[in-house]
Amino acid sequence: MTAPLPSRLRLNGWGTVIFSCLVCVGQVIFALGGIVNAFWLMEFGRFVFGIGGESLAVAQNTYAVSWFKGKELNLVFGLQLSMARIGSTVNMNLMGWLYTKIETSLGTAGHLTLGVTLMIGGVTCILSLICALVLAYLDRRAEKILHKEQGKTGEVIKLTDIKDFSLPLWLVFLICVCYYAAVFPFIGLGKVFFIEKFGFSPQSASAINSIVYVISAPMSPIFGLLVDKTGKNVIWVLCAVATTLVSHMMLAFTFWNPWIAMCLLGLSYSLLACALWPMVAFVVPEHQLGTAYGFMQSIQNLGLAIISILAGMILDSRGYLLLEVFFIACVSLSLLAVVCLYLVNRARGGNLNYSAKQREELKLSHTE
Ligand SMILES: C[C@H](N)C(=O)N[C@@H](CCCCN)C(=O)O
Repeated sequence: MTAPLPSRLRLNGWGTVIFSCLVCVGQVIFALGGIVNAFWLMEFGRFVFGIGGESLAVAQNTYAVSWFKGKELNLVFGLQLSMARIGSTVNMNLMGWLYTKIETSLGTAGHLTLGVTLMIGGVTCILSLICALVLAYLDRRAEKILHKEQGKTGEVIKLTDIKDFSLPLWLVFLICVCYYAAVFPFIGLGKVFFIEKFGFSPQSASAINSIVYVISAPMSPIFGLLVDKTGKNVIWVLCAVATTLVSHMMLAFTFWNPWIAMCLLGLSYSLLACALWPMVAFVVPEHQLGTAYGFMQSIQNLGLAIISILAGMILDSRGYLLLEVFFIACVSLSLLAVVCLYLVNRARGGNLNYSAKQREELKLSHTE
């Protein structure tokens, strides 16, 4: 007997197209702001881009679960992350070169060159929009083939669903906020850290700072596959957070070659992203997935905004050692949340830490 396809969520493929359009419009406004030298316009462009981009990320997660729950879900999250990180790496390495080329051909540096560079860079947003259009088409076609009509499942999505979120889900949110607080803001300030603490040149500092993303591009799908084959998501998240803690401690308290710590951070970050984000799908009913992913991303961004401000203040007033101690505290909190998650899940007989075999049995029991 073939397993039925998962019931489709009421995420409309055309919604994804709208989010992609917002990303394109946001990027054009951002670039225009550069061309006409209006910083407020650039900020507005980023605002529009952010609305589209973050909603798109929520839709992406929800789509992945909709299509791959009970299949290669961790791998799919790993592949998504890999694509995103290939984009970040290309962006980090290509944009400076492109700017210089445009500067040479226009014969001028400054806002005009920046705006033109950003406009050309925006071509990737068009590619993203094309993918969204193809996805919307495929989604519509699948709906017809499966005879599923979106919005007619009888389940209603409400913002008040948040109050029904379970303790394990809140713990997943806490892990996410505390973990990412010690990764993204650290990378944001990393270049100066490597110049000041380790005496790196600006080029070497940029190279080492980007290694986390470079590593996660090939490693995320591999780790995703590993988590699919073994299950035990909580244990993998525990390993990832513990390794990140070790890596931050090395950076804070030793003068060992920082490439070791940064490679370790790249590996642990890749593992975490593959094992953590799919866990939401194990504790939330399908009709609440969009709300759960939306909420997770909102508080992740809120956390990142607050932590980035705090990190900057600590750096200015107390220097790098205390900044690193602050990041260590964030990862430690995340580690504590993972341990709590392990215990709560175990006490409740939850499915978060099932092995691959147990997940397969669960799937078969649902199919019968
Ligand atoms: C962009 C989003 N806020 C985020 O942090 N995403 C995670 C990975 C999410 C899993 C794949 N959709 C990241 O580490 O970039």
